[in-house]
Amino acid sequence: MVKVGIVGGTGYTGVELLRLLARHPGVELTAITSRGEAGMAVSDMFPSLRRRVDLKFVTPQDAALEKCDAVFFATPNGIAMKQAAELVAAGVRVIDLAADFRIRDVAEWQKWYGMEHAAPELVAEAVYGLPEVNRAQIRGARVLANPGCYPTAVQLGFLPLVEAGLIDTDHLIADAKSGVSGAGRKAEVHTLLPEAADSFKAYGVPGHRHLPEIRQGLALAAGHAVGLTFVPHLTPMIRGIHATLYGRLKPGGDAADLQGLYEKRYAGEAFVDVMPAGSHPETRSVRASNLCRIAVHRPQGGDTVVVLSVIDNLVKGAAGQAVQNLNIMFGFDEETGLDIVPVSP
Ligand SMILES: NC(=O)C1=CN([C@@H]2O[C@H](COP(=O)(O)OP(=O)(O)OC[C@H]3O[C@@H](n4cnc5c(N)ncnc54)[C@H](OP(=O)(O)O)[C@@H]3O)[C@@H](O)[C@H]2O)C=CC1
Ligand SMILES: CC(=O)N[C@@H](CCC(=O)OP(=O)(O)O)C(=O)O
Repeated sequence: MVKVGIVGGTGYTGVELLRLLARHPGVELTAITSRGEAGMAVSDMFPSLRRRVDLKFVTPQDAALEKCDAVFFATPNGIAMKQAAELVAAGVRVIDLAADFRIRDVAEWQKWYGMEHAAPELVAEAVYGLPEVNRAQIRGARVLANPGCYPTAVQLGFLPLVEAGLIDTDHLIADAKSGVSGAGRKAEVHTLLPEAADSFKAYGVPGHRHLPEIRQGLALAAGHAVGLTFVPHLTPMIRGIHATLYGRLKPGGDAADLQGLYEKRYAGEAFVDVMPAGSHPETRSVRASNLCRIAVHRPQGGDTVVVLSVIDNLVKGAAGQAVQNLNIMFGFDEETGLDIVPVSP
């Protein structure tokens, strides 16, 4: 059994990790932390986990994390980077759901995240955990940077076109909408029910911290820098990301079989479902599952390609992808613990 600890167990991604790991046959949950709720039974805070998780929250100091085989950080940005080196030295493999190890260029990370990086040497060795791109490197990772929610939906949607060199990569557009759980469980005015319900807004238009992460991934796929306009929106739903992606075919690209390209690129991927031509995937169709469903369109047969990509932000966009990465790192079948039928309605 792989001994697993979770730092930050009271947040939305923390409880989602618990939900998934509670039914994972190869994992023993040994510690789950909260500074604010130490001593409380997990099932008292989350009754959904009664008779599934029989642990109490402990402080990070009392968690004996160095005795784990793997530790997930489901904490705000800037926490894992301070503790990862010590854990790695103790032989523990670190999976960070936050952004501390996602951006290779430390100066760029510091600019977007507004703090000094505490472990730049670990950024260099960390592996970006998008399995559909980096599966081989993930196997040996000691520090795993789990991708952001928007970056997962946007990269999976654009990758086949960018890798094939079919679209103009100077002017990519990603118009993405997220459910409110994407903002986490902490109390904030903009996520109160009367503020977020029955309304719809864009945010972060001048620049969102997921922009450099998406650009980095697509540039690696293209083999050169890419230009991207990324506009996130807050929608009055709880879970889900819907990304509408726009690209312009290069001259001569209109002969390409885009449906075939997507089907071939993701053939054999358990968690990417290329929908039949003409589909309009809904966030509901992936709710609570680790799936990304994608549809590719060429409206009126013109030279603009529109890709629709949907995920559950808490699962393929966070905890589910983290468990998928754990499975790869520890040699489990990739679907272990993740073979979940989406919840509908
Ligand atoms: N929500 C989402 O859809 C996604 C979130 N993420 C990322 O995952 C991470 C967690 O997100 P989410 O679950 O939404 O966040 P929440 O705000 O809901 O939860 C944060 C958790 O971290 C703990 N925590 C906070 N500060 C510290 C600290 N200094 N040391 C140890 N523990 C701490 C909190 O518990 P306590 O204060 O009691 O210790 C709490 O359990 C974030 O980095 C987020 O950006 C990534 C992809 C998607
Ligand atoms: C709706 C909402 O607020 N979403 C968050 C992004 C989700 C997240 O937690 O970001 P990481 O993937 O980088 O960890 C935001 O825009 O800040």
